[in-house]
Amino acid sequence: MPNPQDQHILDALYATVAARKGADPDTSYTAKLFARGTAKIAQKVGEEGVETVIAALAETPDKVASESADLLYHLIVLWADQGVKPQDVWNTLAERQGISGIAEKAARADD
Ligand SMILES: N=c1c2ncn([C@@H]3O[C@H](COP(=O)(O)OP(=O)(O)OP(=O)(O)O)[C@@H](O)[C@H]3O)c2ncn1[C@@H]1O[C@H](COP(=O)(O)O)[C@@H](O)[C@H]1O
Repeated sequence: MPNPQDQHILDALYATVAARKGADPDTSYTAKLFARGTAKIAQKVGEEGVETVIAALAETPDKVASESADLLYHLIVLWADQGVKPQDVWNTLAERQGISGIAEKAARADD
């Protein structure tokens, strides 16, 4: 079990999730999702995204936090399903650091 102080919690969660590939779907929710396939995993990401939006519009900040945790967990299952490593995402975010979203959009030729 990684020490949360040595590793970002999302990296630790990814390691746990990836290790569930091929595990028993009767004892692991993650293994059950992998067994149900990409379409089901992607659907869950969409559902949890919508639930996060609903929490923001009609519920409490605590509920937004809890729905966000569900969303991040299901997104990480989707990364593992797709062979995307957390570091790939961190690298993309790091490359964008310091670049305004408005300036980036203005620089896009086809938008
Ligand atoms: N972070 C999570 C996590 N967040 C949410 N969930 C589960 O996600 C499910 C979402 O519930 P829903 O009602 O939306 O889903 P559902 O009814 O089962 O699915 P459908 O009806 O949509 O098919 C619940 O069963 C939650 O327990 C999670 N399940 C697991 N984890 C992490 O993954 C680790 C491994 O879990 P297992 O694979 O179950 O061992 C755990 O130790 C946790 O760290």
